[in-house]
Amino acid sequence: MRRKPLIAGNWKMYKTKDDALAFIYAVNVEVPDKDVVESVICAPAIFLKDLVKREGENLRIGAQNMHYAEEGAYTGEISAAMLKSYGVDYVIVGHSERRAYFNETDETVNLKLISAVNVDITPIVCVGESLEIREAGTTNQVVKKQIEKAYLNVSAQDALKTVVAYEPIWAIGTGVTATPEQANETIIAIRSVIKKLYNEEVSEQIRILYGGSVNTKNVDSLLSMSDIDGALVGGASLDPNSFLTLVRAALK
Ligand SMILES: O=C[C@H](O)COP(=O)(O)O
Repeated sequence: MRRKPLIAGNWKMYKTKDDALAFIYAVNVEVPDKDVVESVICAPAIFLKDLVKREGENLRIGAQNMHYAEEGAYTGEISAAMLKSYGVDYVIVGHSERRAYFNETDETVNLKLISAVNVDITPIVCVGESLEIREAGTTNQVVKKQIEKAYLNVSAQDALKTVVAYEPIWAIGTGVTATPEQANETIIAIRSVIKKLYNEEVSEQIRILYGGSVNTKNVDSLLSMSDIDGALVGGASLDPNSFLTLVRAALK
């Protein structure tokens, strides 16, 4: 069964308001039918309201982070319910930059996943290994642990409402992409962990993206692999034409 592809741009901490709006106006009418390919832009929180207001029929807006609590005294934080109340449909959780610089842990990833699904926001759950781990040959064990911890106390029904992104840390922003075979192999390993945690239906239906130096030149070969259902893209999602090339690649 072919899963619906998803291309998500992660703008990280780039663009100003005018750049963000110009991007949306440029891509809105050009993105493919959302029933065929899901096209998502995960923008800095301050842009979300303006972008959701202007998103076209086929483009969806996501956040790059959220707090796991329903509400509370957490100065500077944003809850899943707040995102939902502004029409945000996706949220990235557990990105390696948040794990490295903002104390994101497997435990908070798990709580955020649960909190997002509870308000009907699709979490894009990031996992991936460092270069050291890849070289030590323990990638599958490390990623297995990340998945098991992220999905702790999550029902099969709720797991199906999530998307996984496999992002090897050594490939993020470095221009060094995992080969399609490497990416596919680890994604197949992730699917088998999910099958053990749940069942074959979940492991066959859940979408797993690849992320790490995806660009207009390597996207076709990555998306041609059996188990890669789309991409989480940083740098190459910043330019409207580049983003459109990536989402169109998912149509092939
Ligand atoms: O979330 C996106 C990833 O961090 C990949 O970023 P990149 O495409 O710039 O390597």
